[in-house]
Amino acid sequence: MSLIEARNMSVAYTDTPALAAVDLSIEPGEIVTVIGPNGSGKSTLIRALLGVVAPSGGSIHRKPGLRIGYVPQKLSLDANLPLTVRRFLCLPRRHSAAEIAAMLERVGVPGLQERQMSALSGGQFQRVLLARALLMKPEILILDEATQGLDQPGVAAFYRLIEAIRSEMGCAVLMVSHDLHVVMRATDRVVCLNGHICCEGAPTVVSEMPEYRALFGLGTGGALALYQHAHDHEHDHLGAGDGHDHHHPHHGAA
Ligand SMILES: Nc1ncnc2c1ncn2[C@@H]1O[C@H](COP(=O)(O)OP(=O)(O)OP(=O)(O)O)[C@@H](O)[C@H]1O
Repeated sequence: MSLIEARNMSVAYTDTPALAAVDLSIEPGEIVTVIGPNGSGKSTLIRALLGVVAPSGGSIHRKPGLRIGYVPQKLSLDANLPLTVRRFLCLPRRHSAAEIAAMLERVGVPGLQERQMSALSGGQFQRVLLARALLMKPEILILDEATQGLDQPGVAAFYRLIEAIRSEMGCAVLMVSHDLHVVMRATDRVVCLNGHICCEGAPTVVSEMPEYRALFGLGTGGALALYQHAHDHEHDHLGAGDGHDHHHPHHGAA
């Protein structure tokens, strides 16, 4: 049985749908990565799957009682709010000191229990958010661009950790990412989004698909063109050399 299944789902905040005709199911234990340009509906898809926004069309089913661990893109905490890591990890549910210690160790930040949340580095903060999600013993872990603000080695290490955790805990993982070149290796299935699902499949298969190349593969060999690409729904002009002569500034990765 699928953990979550969307059928012909659309989501609209205004007259123009942010997402249309989405068919997607997440199976136990698989790692699914959602990629797409800015504004392509990635966060909207996550919100719909989490049940935070209702679909305006189609349907969405979650396995009854599904335990979801959610790692947000960011979380703003007032720097003056006294809140230790230990207390943060006990929201909304209490966990034993031993459980907390073990989980902090597992996500690579041992011994931070009594540290103030406001004193953590970006990388430590992300790992504490991950620890909090994992303490829910999720059947599915959902991450929305969870590596924003981390440097390149930090991003790679974070995905290696996610992969290891999936193997240990057997949870499914659904993540939104811009870090394509890193994610490609750590994912079972890629879903390419641009208001609708343009293409999906195993990373090696998807990376050869014309729809994928039209969105991500030009000029820089993929991954780096994400932020620069126009939101173009016509995928049939590949190779014609038109429409893709806009700038592709390098995006930090080698
Ligand atoms: N609360 C909202 N009200 C109205 N429109 C919204 C709202 N949230 C998102 N949108 C619109 O829906 C579309 C999809 O947005 P969404 O945030 O899902 O895209 P995204 O792929 O996650 O973008 P990014 O990569 O920039 O995070 C965009 O056109 C956006 O402007």
